[in-house]
Amino acid sequence: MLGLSVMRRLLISGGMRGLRLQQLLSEETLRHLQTSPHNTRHISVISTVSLWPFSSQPRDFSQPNSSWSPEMHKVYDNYNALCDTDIENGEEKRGPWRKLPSYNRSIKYATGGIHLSKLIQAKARLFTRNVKEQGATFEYVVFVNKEEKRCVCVFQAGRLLEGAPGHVHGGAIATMIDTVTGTLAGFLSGPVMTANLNIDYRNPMPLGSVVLIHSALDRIEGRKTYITCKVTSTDESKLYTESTALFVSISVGHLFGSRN
Ligand SMILES: CCCCCCCC/C=C\CCCCCCCC(=O)SCCNC(=O)CCNC(=O)[C@H](O)C(C)(C)COP(=O)(O)OP(=O)(O)OC[C@H]1O[C@@H](n2cnc3c(N)ncnc32)[C@H](O)[C@@H]1OP(=O)(O)O
Repeated sequence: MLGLSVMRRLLISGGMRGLRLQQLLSEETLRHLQTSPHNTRHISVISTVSLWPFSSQPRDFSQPNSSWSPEMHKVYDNYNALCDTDIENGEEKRGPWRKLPSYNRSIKYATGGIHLSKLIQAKARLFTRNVKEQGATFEYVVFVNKEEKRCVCVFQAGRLLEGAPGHVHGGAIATMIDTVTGTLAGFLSGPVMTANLNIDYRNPMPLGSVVLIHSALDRIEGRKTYITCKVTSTDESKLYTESTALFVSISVGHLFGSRN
């Protein structure tokens, strides 16, 4: 959602950084960045500053780490295998599943963010990736299926997410639902913001649980993208939450105070 003008510049200039971005963004988002008239007025501003003052190889938090339980590893491996490339009749064939990378700064999806520094503190971090201790809070990986317009997130809830004794805080669950539904909406519709999020909590989720967050497109009506979401146990026998979310497409200007 952030730094779209900066992203556009990277896309125009191409190269390794652009490739990293293209791995993350859907064709819809890329098309928006490349064509939106809202983005053009920012280009001249950033063209005069040096880009990428931070690491050019930001850490991808969607990689397995030692805090992951055997169950987390197993489910991750299952979905990761669906992302493999098959060879059929000597031709490489990619399946519909992709693993999305995840960083701890929104601006790491784009560039150094000098242009955004008045809006976003240099110390800003993505909410779900702001605790350094592995496994303490949100451990998750999102896999997206473009053809079926849906995604699945494997989520392991850490001990610092406690709400009711021994169980995951409802706000932490809402955060993950917002993140996963928002990721899918952004993937399908380009830059969006959450307008409405409605959650029914059906069963308490024990701390340390590994769960699946299944998210799917319901419909798109003009600027509105409606997403449904269910959180289940990994064998899908237990239902933790059911939810719906509405995302509204925005222009970059929306984040800078102007309306569409
Ligand atoms: C390029 C991609 C880059 C990717 C990389 C970036 C890094 C990402 C990293 C990691 C991914 C993690 C992903 C996280 C995701 C989290 C997302 C959030 O949490 S966003 C924060 C919380 N949300 C807000 O703060 C919004 C605050 N609200 C607003 O700004 C506005 O109200 C907004 C944009 C929602 C709508 O405002 P208007 O002025 O643009 O549009 P109007 O005309 O009001 O509404 C448009 C249509 O939507 C309906 N609408 C609006 N709000 C509604 C509501 N609450 N309920 C029902 N309908 C609503 C309206 O009735 C209207 O419908 P009709 O076109 O007339 O049919």
